[in-house]
Amino acid sequence: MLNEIERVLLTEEQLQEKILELGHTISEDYYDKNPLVICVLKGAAPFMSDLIKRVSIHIEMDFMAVSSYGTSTVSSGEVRIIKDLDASVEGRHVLIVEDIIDSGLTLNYLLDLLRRRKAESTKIITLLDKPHHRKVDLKPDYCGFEIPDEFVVGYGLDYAERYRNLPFIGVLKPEVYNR
Ligand SMILES: O=P(O)(O)OC[C@H]1O[C@H](OP(=O)(O)OP(=O)(O)O)[C@H](O)[C@@H]1O
Ligand SMILES: Nc1nc2[nH]cnc2c(=O)[nH]1
Repeated sequence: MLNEIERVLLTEEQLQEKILELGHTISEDYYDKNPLVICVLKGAAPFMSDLIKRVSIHIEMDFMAVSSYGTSTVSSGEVRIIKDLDASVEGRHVLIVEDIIDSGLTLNYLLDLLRRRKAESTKIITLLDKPHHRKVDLKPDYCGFEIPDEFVVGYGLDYAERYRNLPFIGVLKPEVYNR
């Protein structure tokens, strides 16, 4: 698997250092709010797992799985719920955890849904932001790294369901896409 990586964009150390910092910020900003922290499956699972261990206040966790139609490297923005939340968000301070924002269409859909379900507040934390292809006016409240407009894998992010288990963020060799 490692020989299919062209370049490492963010090392494991860089990711963990940033996550520690983000965990402190979330602990301060939400210290009296008992936030409901929602992981958007599958990509955000490693980030969620590492982030919550760096948060030192009470939180609750929930999971949602959505799928956006499109090709394997370009999303269409049509979002379908695969797994809904277990609990109500009404009156809750919700923090949505994402691995990456690209077009913004997935999060735009989720924010709208959670607001219609009467969440008290809705904020977004994303590990990566690719602002170049934004199709809606959406900015994360907390962001790990802004990255250039290239397709990345690792640390939850897949290509054709592979590479999610890499501990770093990298770029694949071009020949991988031609297989
Ligand atoms: O801003 P957007 O253009 O909407 O793209 C971002 C979304 O795409 C990825 O999920 P994907 O649909 O690939 O599902 P996965 O997390 O299960 O891999 C990522 O986890 C975000 O949810
Ligand atoms: N794996 C992966 N999924 C994405 N979804 C939107 N952008 C990306 C990306 O760069 N990599």
